[in-house]
Amino acid sequence: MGCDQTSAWQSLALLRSQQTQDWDIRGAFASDARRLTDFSLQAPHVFADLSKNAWDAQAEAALMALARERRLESWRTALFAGEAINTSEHRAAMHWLLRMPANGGELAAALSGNTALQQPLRDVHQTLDAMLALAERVRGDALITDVVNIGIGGSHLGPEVAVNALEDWVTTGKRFHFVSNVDGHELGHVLDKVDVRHTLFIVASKSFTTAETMLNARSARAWFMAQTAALSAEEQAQAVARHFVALTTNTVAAADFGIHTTLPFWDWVGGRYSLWSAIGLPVAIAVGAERFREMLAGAHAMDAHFVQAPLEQNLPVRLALLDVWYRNFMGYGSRCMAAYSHGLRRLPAYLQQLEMESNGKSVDRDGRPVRVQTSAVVWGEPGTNGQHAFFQMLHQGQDVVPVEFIALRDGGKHLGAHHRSLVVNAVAQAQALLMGRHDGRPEQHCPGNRPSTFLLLERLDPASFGALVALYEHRVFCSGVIWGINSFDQWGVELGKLLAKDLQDRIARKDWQGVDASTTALVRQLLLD
Ligand SMILES: O=P(O)(O)OC[C@H]1O[C@H](O)[C@H](O)[C@@H](O)[C@@H]1O
Repeated sequence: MGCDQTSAWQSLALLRSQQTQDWDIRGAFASDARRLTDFSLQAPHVFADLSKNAWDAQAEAALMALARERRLESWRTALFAGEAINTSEHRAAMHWLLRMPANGGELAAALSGNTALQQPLRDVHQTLDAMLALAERVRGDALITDVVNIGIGGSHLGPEVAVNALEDWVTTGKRFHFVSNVDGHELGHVLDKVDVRHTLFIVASKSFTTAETMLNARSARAWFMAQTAALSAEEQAQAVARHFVALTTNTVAAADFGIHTTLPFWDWVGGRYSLWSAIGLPVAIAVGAERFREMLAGAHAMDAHFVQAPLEQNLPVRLALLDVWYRNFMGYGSRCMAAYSHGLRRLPAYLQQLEMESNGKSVDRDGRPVRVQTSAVVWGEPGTNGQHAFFQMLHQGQDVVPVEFIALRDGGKHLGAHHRSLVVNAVAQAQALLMGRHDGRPEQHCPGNRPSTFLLLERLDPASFGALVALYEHRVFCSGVIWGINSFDQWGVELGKLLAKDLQDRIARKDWQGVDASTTALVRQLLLD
């Protein structure tokens, strides 16, 4: 049954149709003294103020009924039981196991009966220990000054957002470079800057077949060989072994490539959920083993909250239901991420993959069309930069875009005096979206009543960052369950890869039979004539 055929969906549609034009968040505050209390929540490391959103207790109760009718709790149990809920690829989705302490931590009791998890958990810790030991060796190796991560998508965005977010916690002088694009300028500029004797290349690819990563890795290796041409073949092979590491589920392909140090992970780790696996090596090199474990612990605390808190007090669930309310009943097509934190500057890119690759789908788990809208577009820039760019449209444009603010109470170690200005701006923007402006000339008029969520972290430390990312992972899972889609595959990505390969072959054959006129002309202009 599609989500729109549930009785809760019908109730929500009715509720929405009965909401009068003048239903106003400001009015809801005025008439309900408990609004802030009822619509705010402390989850591990993350406080959420949901009160400035366009909903009320009745709407949220109906959304909770929808969650129950869609059997969200059973799906959550299936997720944490390691069932193969990624049905199109016949795989489990056990990223949460990657951050579970060896003794099960806060979820020990909940999962104690599941013996099938014991071996994977042992494997996780064996690899984690090996990964952290390698990270510590690299940290202690003064000869390595530059770490180059070659990977794309989930093998790039997670480590990059984390290394940036935890920059206050970086305790090594090494430089980190992230090469993802197949555009040779990205790799070329990095190679121009590094010294072959002092560089560690990390080839990060779950599949070890992704075209962009493989081409970048081959070019890096060719550069390495050219730079070390004076060595004997044996010495060169030893040098490659010392300076190249692979992070992959495809250890055979990594060995074929000539890489001897490989940290494995498993097919039950989705690429965009892989930050916690060996893919996190650059993060561990940056912040050290202890801090990396703190990041895992923060994520695990959020896992336990997600598993154990009743739906009404469950932050990933409440945020997901708000997403569904906005997408399907209010008709909002996007959400703006406004993290008032330089450290979180890459969070929108990370969330674009996490949310849009997970839930940008049009068929349900059984291959039937989903008859309602699924993933919203996620976009944004860090505050205060966004204020001087697109916030104009958020305040006065004709489309309503819910905004998600993130702010830190403790701003960290740099220029503390700036922090007050930063957070004052965040709060003022949320206030301005809500209250609007009603004096002045017509062009100064801001309608207000524009929704926002405010997430507050004590500070951007490894544990808080881990909890924040796990919060988003579970939120995406919940909305995927409501919509009935498989959040863990990404078949849409395949078509472009197939066609790029086909065009490469056609260029060699000069065969344009059946190719549309525009595509043919573009290939000719770009590559042939
Ligand atoms: O880690 P890899 O196997 O190289 O995959 C890298 C990325 O490319 C794929 O095409 C998917 O769209 C992503 O989900 C994945 O993270």
